[in-house]
Amino acid sequence: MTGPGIRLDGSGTISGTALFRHLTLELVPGGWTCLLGPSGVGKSTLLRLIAGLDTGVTFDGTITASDGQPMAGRIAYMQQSDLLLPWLDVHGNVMLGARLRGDDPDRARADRLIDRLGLAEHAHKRPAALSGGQRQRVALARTLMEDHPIALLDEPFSALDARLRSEMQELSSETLKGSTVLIVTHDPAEAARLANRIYLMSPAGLEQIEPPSTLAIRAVDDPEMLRFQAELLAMMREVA
Ligand SMILES: Nc1ncnc2c1ncn2[C@@H]1O[C@H](COP(=O)(O)OP(=O)(O)OP(=O)(O)O)[C@@H](O)[C@H]1O
Repeated sequence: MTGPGIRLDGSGTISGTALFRHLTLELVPGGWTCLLGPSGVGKSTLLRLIAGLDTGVTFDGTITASDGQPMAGRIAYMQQSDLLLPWLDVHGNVMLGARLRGDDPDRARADRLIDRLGLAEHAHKRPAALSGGQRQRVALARTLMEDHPIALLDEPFSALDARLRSEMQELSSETLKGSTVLIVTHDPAEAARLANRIYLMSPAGLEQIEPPSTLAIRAVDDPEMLRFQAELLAMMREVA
């Protein structure tokens, strides 16, 4: 199953002041769209608008899925802070979505994910006993558990070291195959590896940037990808 294309078209104001003027963001159906830009420009706000969550922003516009179906109930959302429940262990947090919906959680899938995210030996620990990177991987596992056609990921790998980050990118790409993914990242190397489409957000709006021509997910030593990430960093420095 391929996730739908998603189109956000409109402008946003906070207390009467423009956060972003009219812009159009189009997510690749069944692919990865990366959103980069300076801190505070409004990236998380766009993600939360698509997720249908509170933002503090008055949005004037439309958000639509290409299949014409409502998005509610079809989105897995991972926000910047991990939002783990402190009284549940890793296992309980990973299965939280099903529990909240009153469904029977798929324990075997949770075990597989916990194992593949390198958390098996921590499965019975509570969040207070985990490092920042471990907590982020629990939040990632909880998001990947959802198996929805749309995934919105707000800096999902930011607390991970380089080795883990590259492995989690690969695992996420594999697990979310066919889903429509929007990822907010500050890392040009991450966008260069994962993106089917790239937007650079600045106070002037959204600029679409052509990703490398090689197929995502790109190898960590893909020469075109490596060249591209340097170019993207230069563009990010220019808009900051
Ligand atoms: N609930 C809110 N009420 C009022 N202002 C808000 C609210 N949420 C965010 N903002 C403001 O909106 C602007 C955009 O915030 P947002 O979190 O979308 O930025 P961002 O590009 O994701 O930043 P970062 O890269 O630092 O996470 C910021 O100036 C922020 O202070």
